[in-house]
Amino acid sequence: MESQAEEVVQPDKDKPSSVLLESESTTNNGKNKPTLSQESGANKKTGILDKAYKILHYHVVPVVFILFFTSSVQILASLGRDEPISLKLVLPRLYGDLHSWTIVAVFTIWAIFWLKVPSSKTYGPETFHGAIPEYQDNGVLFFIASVLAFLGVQLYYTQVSTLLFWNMPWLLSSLNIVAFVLCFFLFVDGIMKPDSRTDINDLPYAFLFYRGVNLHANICGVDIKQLAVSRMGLIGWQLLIQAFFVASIYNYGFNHGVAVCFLLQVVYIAKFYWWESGYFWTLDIAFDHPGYYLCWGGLVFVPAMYTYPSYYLVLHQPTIDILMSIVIAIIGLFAVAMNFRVDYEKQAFQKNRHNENFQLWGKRVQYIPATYTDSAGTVHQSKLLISGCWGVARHLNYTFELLLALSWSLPGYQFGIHTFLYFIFLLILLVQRCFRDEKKCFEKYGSAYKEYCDKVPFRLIPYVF
Ligand SMILES: NC(=O)C1=CN([C@@H]2O[C@H](COP(=O)(O)OP(=O)(O)OC[C@H]3O[C@@H](n4cnc5c(N)ncnc54)[C@H](OP(=O)(O)O)[C@@H]3O)[C@@H](O)[C@H]2O)C=CC1
Ligand SMILES: CC(C)CCC[C@@H](C)[C@H]1CC[C@H]2C3=CC=C4C[C@@H](O)CC[C@]4(C)[C@H]3CC[C@]12C
Repeated sequence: MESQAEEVVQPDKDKPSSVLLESESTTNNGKNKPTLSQESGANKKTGILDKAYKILHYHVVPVVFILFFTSSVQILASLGRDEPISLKLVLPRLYGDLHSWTIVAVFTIWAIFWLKVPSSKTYGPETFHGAIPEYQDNGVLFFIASVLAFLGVQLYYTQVSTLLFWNMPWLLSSLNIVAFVLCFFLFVDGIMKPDSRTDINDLPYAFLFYRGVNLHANICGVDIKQLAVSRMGLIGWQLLIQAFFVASIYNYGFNHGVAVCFLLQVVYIAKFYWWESGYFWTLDIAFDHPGYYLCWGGLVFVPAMYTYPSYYLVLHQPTIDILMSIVIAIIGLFAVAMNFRVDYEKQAFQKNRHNENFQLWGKRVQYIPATYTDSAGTVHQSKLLISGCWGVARHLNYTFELLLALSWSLPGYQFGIHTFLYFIFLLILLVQRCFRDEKKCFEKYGSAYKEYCDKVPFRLIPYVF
């Protein structure tokens, strides 16, 4: 993928240099990174409210989130098969078992193998230290190989799908242990060898553990964010729903509602691998650090929460009628195509940024010229697209992402909230992400982003929000 940084222009002394993002600033040799106490002055939030916000943000939220989400995965595993939620049941499972450790070991080796085999490379945006992160660009091959290999296992060893389903609590425990070991290693390694010591000095350990210390980390040449999220997380999601689909057939035969739920997710995950190189330019990889949020999230939360609609349907047969299933499938396929389209329009526009005749929706593109200043003081010129999907709403890709998740939740509507839990989580995540992304863009582009918000006033749904 091409660099999204636009032309470099001479620093303009009269223009306020706007960009030092909160998340980026941690990699900035500490030159511009505000400490906790400096931040309060910079944010002009003084007094008790400011203190309370910081205590909440840096001390309370990380601890509460770690406790809440870590326990939530075992709760989900029990809930999905109508088991009582009791410590007596959960505690003996917390170390995993022979099956779960074997599965996790094979799965980890498989994912690492695909990150080590010779392949073309793709790159992420340059860091504040001037490094360009490199990623393995064999996502599509990895996806196809994983799906086929697991299909082979399912055909040869027919019990594997039901075994995976019944082993879920132990499997999640083993993944949980691997994820915590990894997070501790990254945390200690980061504290001992930080990108910049001043970046971490004022930050509480709980916050650093939750967020991660250094922006990019690799172990023996394996990029940890690519491994945890884009490889183990996403392929774990795919293989588990593949197992749950087959387990549901063993349980009550083929059901079109379950098939629609499964197929829509497969299309979505395949689409992700088709676009994987674009993922290295997103908030997660370019700005977020490998810590509990991303690593534990990718390794444990994705296999637990993202697969939950399919997990739940293994023991609960939907009775949705075939016409409804077809309508849901059509809406879901439309949503995934549109989600891809929105991301594609931005990517295509960025690639054609020097082409004034570039068209979207049959018209020459319109844009707002924007500039931003990097930490070295260099001013870059950029463009904010206001044509096509990016002129309809500021995060239309999220809207279709949500419509898609709603579609694959609908076949289980008769069971109440269960198959909608992922959709509810995603709704909260994406609404929060709208605000987070916009904060980042305001800091980066200043008045140009304000103009964009004026021209495109809605975030997700025109005239609603
Ligand atoms: N299932 C899940 O859990 C989740 C899925 N997703 C999906 O991942 C994909 C990527 O999402 P995400 O990374 O969050 O965000 P986006 O793909 O929406 O990218 C946001 C960035 O795009 C740039 N940008 C914003 N507006 C414009 C514009 N008008 N013109 C040009 N550039 C603009 C800005 O970055 P810049 O600095 O480059 O200008 C901004 O920070 C989406 O399909 C989303 O639905 C996302 C989150 C969770
Ligand atoms: C507190 C934690 C439990 C929260 C963990 C959150 C992470 C697991 C997820 C946060 C953002 C998610 C993703 C972003 C964008 C994506 C692109 C999409 O096409 C596929 C899914 C995903 C990779 C997705 C994966 C989970 C997160 C990293």
